[in-house]
Amino acid sequence: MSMTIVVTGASGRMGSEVLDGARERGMDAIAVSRTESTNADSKRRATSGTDAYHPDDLQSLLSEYRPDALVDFTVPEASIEFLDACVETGTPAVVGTTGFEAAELETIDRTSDRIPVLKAANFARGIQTLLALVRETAASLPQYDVELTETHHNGKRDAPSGTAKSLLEIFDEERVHGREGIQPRNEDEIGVHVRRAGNVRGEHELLFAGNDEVLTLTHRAESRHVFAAGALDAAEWVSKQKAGRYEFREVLA
Ligand SMILES: NC(=O)C1=CN([C@@H]2O[C@H](COP(=O)(O)OP(=O)(O)OC[C@H]3O[C@@H](n4cnc5c(N)ncnc54)[C@H](OP(=O)(O)O)[C@@H]3O)[C@@H](O)[C@H]2O)C=CC1
Ligand SMILES: O=C(O)C1=N[C@H](C(=O)O)C[C@H](O)C1
Repeated sequence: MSMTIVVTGASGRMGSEVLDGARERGMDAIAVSRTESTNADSKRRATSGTDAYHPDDLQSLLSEYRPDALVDFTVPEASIEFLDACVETGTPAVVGTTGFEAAELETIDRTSDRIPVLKAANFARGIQTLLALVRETAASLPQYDVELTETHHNGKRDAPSGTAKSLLEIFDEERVHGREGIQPRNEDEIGVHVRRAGNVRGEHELLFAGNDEVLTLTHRAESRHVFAAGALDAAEWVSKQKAGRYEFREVLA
């Protein structure tokens, strides 16, 4: 039997991509949006003739349709509200939203005591490999200076990106966000550089320099399809799990 998913933030760059991807997989995808979808085509096709539902109706929608999972790409405050509705209805959740504060992350952890929650800052498969390569490189070149640069489209709200934060967790060094004026580099710092321009889908680069050599590790997403495909893989996987907090790498294992 085909899966049913609910997609919040359905009018967004990611939400509309997830709706399209779900339909391509033959899933029944129900759109949730505060605004009329900007992507009329995907809304019409993905919701089998019905319009997008308003987030205020989410809990009753989840109770009525009993979807296999909810997929959320919105903003932190909305994600937290949507997770409440998932808890109330026992709906597994995939959270792609980034930019959560520490207290919100704790709330998500508590939520996962009640329902399966898979949260990932980046659903591109290559990012899992980048994380592994960065861990390995940091361990084998401990004396090298490290600088991280991320580039995204001009509509992105949070900075640094959620992916950059995941990469930074690998390092103990103090983070220095950009530099200005007289600011010589300390041995124990990692420079973090954020660029916002055009419609860049998402690029993350780690530069390691020392010993008269430079090593760079770069991941570049070339379309949002890659994120949507990973999120849908995650939805299929999480719908079969018991309550708990899960990582995207578990889906790929
Ligand atoms: N994990 C991953 O692989 C990826 C994560 N992201 C993350 O996903 C999130 C969304 O990105 P993107 O799609 O580009 O953003 P958009 O701004 O294009 O879309 C976000 C959507 O969220 C909804 N929304 C915004 N504010 C609220 C609110 N206060 N209450 C309820 N709904 C709200 C809106 O949809 P509507 O009007 O329909 O309600 C909006 O269209 C970001 O945090 C981004 O970093 C992005 C790409 C990949
Ligand atoms: O907002 C985006 O677009 C993206 N956000 C994610 C992040 O913050 O890491 C993932 C991806 O880079 C695209």
